[in-house]
Amino acid sequence: MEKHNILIIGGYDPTGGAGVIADAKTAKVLGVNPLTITTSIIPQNNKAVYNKVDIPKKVIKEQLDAIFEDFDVSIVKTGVLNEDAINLILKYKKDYDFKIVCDPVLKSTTNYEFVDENLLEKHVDLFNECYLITPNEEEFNTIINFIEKNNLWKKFDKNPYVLVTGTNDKLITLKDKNVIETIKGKKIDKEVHGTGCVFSSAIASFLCRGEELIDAIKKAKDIVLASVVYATKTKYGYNSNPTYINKEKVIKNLSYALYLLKKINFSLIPEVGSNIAESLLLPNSFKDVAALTGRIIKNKLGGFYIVGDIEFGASEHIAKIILAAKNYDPQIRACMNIRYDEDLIDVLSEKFSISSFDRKLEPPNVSTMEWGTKYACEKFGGVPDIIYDKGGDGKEPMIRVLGVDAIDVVKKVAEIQRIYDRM
Ligand SMILES: Nc1ncnc2c1ncn2[C@@H]1O[C@H](COP(=O)(O)OP(=O)(O)O)[C@@H](O)[C@H]1O
Ligand SMILES: Cc1ncc(COP(=O)(O)O)c(N)n1
Repeated sequence: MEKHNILIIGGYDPTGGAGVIADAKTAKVLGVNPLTITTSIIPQNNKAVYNKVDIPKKVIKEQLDAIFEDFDVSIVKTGVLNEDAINLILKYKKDYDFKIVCDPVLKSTTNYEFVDENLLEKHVDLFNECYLITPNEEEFNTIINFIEKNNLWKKFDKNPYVLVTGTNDKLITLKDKNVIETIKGKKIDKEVHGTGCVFSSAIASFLCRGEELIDAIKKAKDIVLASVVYATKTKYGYNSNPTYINKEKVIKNLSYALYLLKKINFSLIPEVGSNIAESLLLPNSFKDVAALTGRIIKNKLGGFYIVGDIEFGASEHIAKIILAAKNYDPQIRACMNIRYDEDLIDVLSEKFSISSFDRKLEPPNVSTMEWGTKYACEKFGGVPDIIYDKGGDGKEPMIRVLGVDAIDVVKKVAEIQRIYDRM
């Protein structure tokens, strides 16, 4: 398949949390080839933006000439711009057929103003040539007020799409502003640097891959949510970390986890059999969780069979554990149940974080797994590596191993098996 090229034109953030580096990381994660042109060097971190040094017009032009001489470009995504960059983009727009996705970065999260009134008026010329503009709520209001106050609607002979971003994002068209679609989001309690860049470059990347606009926005929403969940902590904040967890990735992880399981002499199989499950990010129901349709069961030779296929919706039991755990740590997306052994639990506490619940304390009319997982996580103050219970009437005691994905879980199970074998 011919590689899709996206041309990213924006500012350089040395931390890579925003700007052309964040955009390129996003495009790369989405399988699109990121071509990048830097318009300004912006020394900054999660504490502040310290400067903005514009690249000379001649050098911006040389970067554009070099790119268009050698590459076909279907989408241009813009971030922090200056007047020279806008003039050059408008000039190239006349000669080349590319769509523009413009993220109008008026100021940074740390309140550094990137755009004054002169440059904002120049942005209005660019907006008319855009396919999609992605201001956050505050930027949108600033732009509309500026156009109204300076009577600039006469500059628009086109009616670009605008995605007004926030926890929920609203897709409208600039001139008639009727809401075409509202895309709902899940707010994570974190202030992450560069989410606007990641979101707009993810939309641009999905468009570059041929997705329709609304599908591109919905898929990009999952990317930016993941970039927040997996954001890297720094002294003064969090850097966005574009991450793509889709059904294909979950199935691949589970397949490789089962491949690894076969490499160990896994014998800690409960009477009811084991299952292993991994979910999409922030699963809403067991349908967002993949597992074996059958079980991992003991065979007569001390080994085990893996019965069934990997399917989404295949497990309710293990799924309920993951669905409960996500509320304590959204990065925990996988779990596997193995056989309980009292002596083993004592030894495991040297290497693993452990919590438990007692079925005798279970309130009436609750899902045991949901209640038990919540109880154990509350007691632990997060999600431990292991949650066990000693069983109850007709219920086998059980150890449940949790991790960030199925591969992480099987690596923990392998270590538990090694410890058990040495007992
Ligand atoms: N803490 C967060 N939790 C979930 N989504 C977030 C979070 N921060 C930003 N986003 C999403 O990232 C996108 C861009 O964020 P927004 O704050 O609107 O833009 P900007 O970062 O440019 O101010 C929006 O779709 C928003 O929902
Ligand atoms: C080079 C560059 N581009 C974009 C932003 C906006 O990112 P944020 O809104 O997180 O400050 C930035 N700070 N730096």
